[in-house]
Order: sequence, then C-alpha cells, then structure tokens
Amino acid sequence: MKKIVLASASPRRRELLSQVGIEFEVKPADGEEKITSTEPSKIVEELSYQKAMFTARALEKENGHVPEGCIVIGADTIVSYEDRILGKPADRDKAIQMLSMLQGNTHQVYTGVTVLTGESGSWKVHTFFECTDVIFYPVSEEEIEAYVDSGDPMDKAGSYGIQGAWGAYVKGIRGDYNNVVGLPVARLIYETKKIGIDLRG
Ligand SMILES: Cc1cn([C@H]2C[C@H](O)[C@@H](COP(=O)(O)OP(=O)(O)OP(=O)(O)O)O2)c(=O)[nH]c1=O
Repeated sequence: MKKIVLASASPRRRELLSQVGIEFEVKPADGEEKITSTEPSKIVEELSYQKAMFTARALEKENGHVPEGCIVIGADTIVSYEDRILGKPADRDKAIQMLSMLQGNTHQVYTGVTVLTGESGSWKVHTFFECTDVIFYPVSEEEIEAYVDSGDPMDKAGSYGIQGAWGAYVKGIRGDYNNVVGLPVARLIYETKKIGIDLRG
C-alpha cells in the first residue's frame, strides 16, 4: 500500500482527510516559510509547496533516499479582503481588527495544496489552489470581543473558524466549505485522480 503523509499540524486537515476515508500518517512541516508572491492564490500555493517540501526532505533523510511511491500533502490557508492578506492573528487586538473589518462584508478564503510524489529518486510536484467566497452578517463590537475572548480565533486565518461559534454570523458561502476549514478535500481527490492516484485505496 502506498504511504500518504500529511505535512500539517492542523487538526482540521487531519479530520477532513479521515472523513473521506483516506489513511495517512502525520508529519508536520518543520521549517521557516517564506513568501515571495503578492497574489493570494500564489501565496498559498507557494506556502503549501514549502510545507510539503520540508516534510519530504525530512522523510528523504530518514530513508536515505526519496521513498518510492510516497505521497506528501501540504496545505496553506489565508483570508483575502480587498487588497489585504490575513493570516493568523498575532494577538487579541489584531483578531478584533480583522473581524471588525470582515463583518458585514464578503471576503475570500484561499487554500493552496501541494502533493509531492516520490518517483524514480525525485519528488514530482502537483500544486493547485481553491477559493471560496464567505459572507458575514453585520456583527457588533461586543459580539466580536466575546468571540475573540473565547480563544477560538488565535490559530485560524482571518481570526475565525466557520466550523465553530463564529458560524453564528456566516450569511453564506460560494464554493467549497471544506476549503474554508483548511483543505478542499474533494478537489484534492479529483486532482490526484488526474495523475493516476486514488488516495482512498
Ligand atoms: C478561515 C478558517 C481557517 N481555519 C484554519 C485552517 C488552518 O488550520 C488555519 C490557517 O493556518 P495555516 O497556516 O494554513 O495552517 P496551520 O498552521 O493550522 O497548520 P499547518 O501549517 O501545520 O498545516 O486556519 C479554520 O479552521 N476555519 C476557518 O473558517
């Protein structure tokens, strides 16, 4: 059986892969990511590639060579609003600022995914991104502060989790819900099928 490795510490990404019946190991990427792009779609693709590559290099080191048939998956999620890129908030104030900006408006969530496959001694690279529009109802300052004080936003791009208490303010989405949570799993299955891989079997 082929070995699939998720290069992520995100519990959401783990759940999404498990949910559709994919069996995998987890080996979070360990390294400093660098952004050189300015376009949201390029940023998430670039960061997903770097995460997948950190883990792939570590596997290569452990094995003494590129493990044949091994599949490494890395992903990165950001929020884009007008010309701003929003990652995880640095502190409480930043989280409040982000949510105050996003409430009552429509923003985009981008997730980039990189799949590396070990083939004939090197890593073949497959990268794509998915974008989902998310619309929030107007939310008061008090509601934002109460949500931020719950601690939920701190490990999430854009300072919210659509799957948690912030779901109370989501008017709607256009596109893939799972993409907002951190991994467009159906697209991942579709893209890997195109390169002859069924991740589920
Ligand atoms: C917008 C949004 C983001 N998120 C999460 C998904 C990602 O885990 C996180 C964005 O951070 P990322 O840097 O993409 O990922 P991560 O640090 O959590 O995990 P790793 O790099 O090890 O793979 O925000 C939600 O859970 N719900 C949401 O609604």
